[in-house]
Amino acid sequence: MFRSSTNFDKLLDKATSHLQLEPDWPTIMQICDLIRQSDVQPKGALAAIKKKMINLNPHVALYALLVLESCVKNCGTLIHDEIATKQYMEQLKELVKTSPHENVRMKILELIQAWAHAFRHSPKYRTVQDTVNIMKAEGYQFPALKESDAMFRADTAPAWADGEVCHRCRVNFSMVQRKHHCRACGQVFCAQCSSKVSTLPKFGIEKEVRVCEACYEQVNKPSAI
Ligand SMILES: O=P(O)(O)O[C@@H]1[C@H](O)[C@H](OP(=O)(O)O)[C@@H](O)[C@H](O)[C@H]1O
Ligand SMILES: [Zn+2]
Ligand SMILES: [Zn+2]
Repeated sequence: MFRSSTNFDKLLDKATSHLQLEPDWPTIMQICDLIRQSDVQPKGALAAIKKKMINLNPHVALYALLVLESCVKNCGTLIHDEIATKQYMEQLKELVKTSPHENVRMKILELIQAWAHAFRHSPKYRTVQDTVNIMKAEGYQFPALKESDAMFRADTAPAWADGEVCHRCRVNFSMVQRKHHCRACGQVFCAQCSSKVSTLPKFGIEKEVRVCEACYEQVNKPSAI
């Protein structure tokens, strides 16, 4: 886990380097993959990205906002649960108030507005729309909404369920019978019921990860001719 977060930091430094003349999309997508594969925790990733967003160099700050935008578009609820909070919205609002760079301020307003639109049917992410409404009432001028900016990929790995028994064979977990999670369905299993591994291309997971018996069959069944 530690190695991956060092790798994450290296990729983030590269993607937000002030030497970049244009967005380094391959590196940005690698960053998203690390988050989607749970190689790096969303909270830690967002904290590192925020450090770059407050960088006084506008290029670094803007590239950091592109990384943030891509993470929200590609990492699903792992990231949505972290940014659609009062605390995170307050941080963004503070940055709009304090950033000396007009293009950084406008990019943040564009993102908050796009997320509010994308989350418009998700009551649990209501705080984003509330933030837009409050900021508009306080006189902030938001850019015109581009619907295309508010489209997210739906295919991200499911959040992990918890449980005291194996989802497949119902054995009780204990000090010796350890819990394991299938990355494809997110359910909790004993070692015997989740001993297989598989790539999960539909979730952008290219490395082999632990999956349960049922998901292994599902993912690896010969596709109908
Ligand atoms: O071995 P433990 O110390 O109990 O920790 C478990 C492992 O980290 C499992 O990882 P894995 O699914 O990759 O095995 C994870 O799925 C469980 O939720 C954890 O409880
Ligand atoms: Zn089992
Ligand atoms: Zn499964």
